[in-house]
Amino acid sequence: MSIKKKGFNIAIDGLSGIGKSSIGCQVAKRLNFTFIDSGLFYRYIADRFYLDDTIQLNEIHLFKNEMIGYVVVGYDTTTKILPSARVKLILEADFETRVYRRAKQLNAKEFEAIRKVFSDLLKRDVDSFDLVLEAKKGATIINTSDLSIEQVVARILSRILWVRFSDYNMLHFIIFILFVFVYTLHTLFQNLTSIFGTG
Ligand SMILES: Nc1ncnc2c1ncn2[C@@H]1O[C@H](COP(=O)(O)OP(=O)(O)OP(=O)(O)O)[C@@H](O)[C@H]1O
Ligand SMILES: Nc1ccn([C@@H]2O[C@H](COP(=O)(O)O)[C@@H](O)[C@H]2O)c(=O)n1
Repeated sequence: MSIKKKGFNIAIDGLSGIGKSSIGCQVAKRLNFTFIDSGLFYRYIADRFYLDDTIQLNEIHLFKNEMIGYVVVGYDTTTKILPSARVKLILEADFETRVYRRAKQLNAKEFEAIRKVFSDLLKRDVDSFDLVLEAKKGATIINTSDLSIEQVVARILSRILWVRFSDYNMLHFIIFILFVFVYTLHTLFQNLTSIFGTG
């Protein structure tokens, strides 16, 4: 069963340093999907232009163009960039866990370096807190505080399988109901014909 052929996209959102890129990338690899880190576009654009509404809208338009088989990570992915994603996920973890992971990622060991990681994350949380809060309303939340990257990936893959399984069974259910409906009509028609038969 190919998930890709059936038009299936995955959107992953969450606060800074939560693991969107590392986890999204692994999930895409496992499914043989295309991985897009929307943050990369923003960083690239922000380096060159003033990030105004026009640029954001163009980018969003680009993402909405009939995408199939994508894992897109970043802010607003579940709400604005890929609102039609079949699987929408929000990753979350304790603030201390994120500071620890980011410090490890940046190899920050000195007090000053860790303080900077702390204050950067705090600032970015303040900037994006409302967006992520809004996104949480329509997505599946996975708390990763006590999970390794592999465990989070496994959890996401099983969620995807479950959604795929439900879609598949829903289709069969609808076909079954249609079949029962047609069969009942057919039987009713036969009974009526035998009662009020032409002979
Ligand atoms: N469940 C986890 N367990 C341990 N480490 C993790 C876990 N998830 C992510 N990490 C580590 O946390 C660090 C930050 O992850 P990552 O860069 O993927 O976050 P992000 O959400 O994409 O960040 P940003 O929003 O700033 O782009 C990385 O070093 C990653 O390996
Ligand atoms: N979908 C997105 C992604 C990013 N941004 C903004 O770009 C900054 C860098 O993003 P990272 O995910 O690489 O940290 C981020 O702070 C956002 O301001 C965005 O608006 N929408």
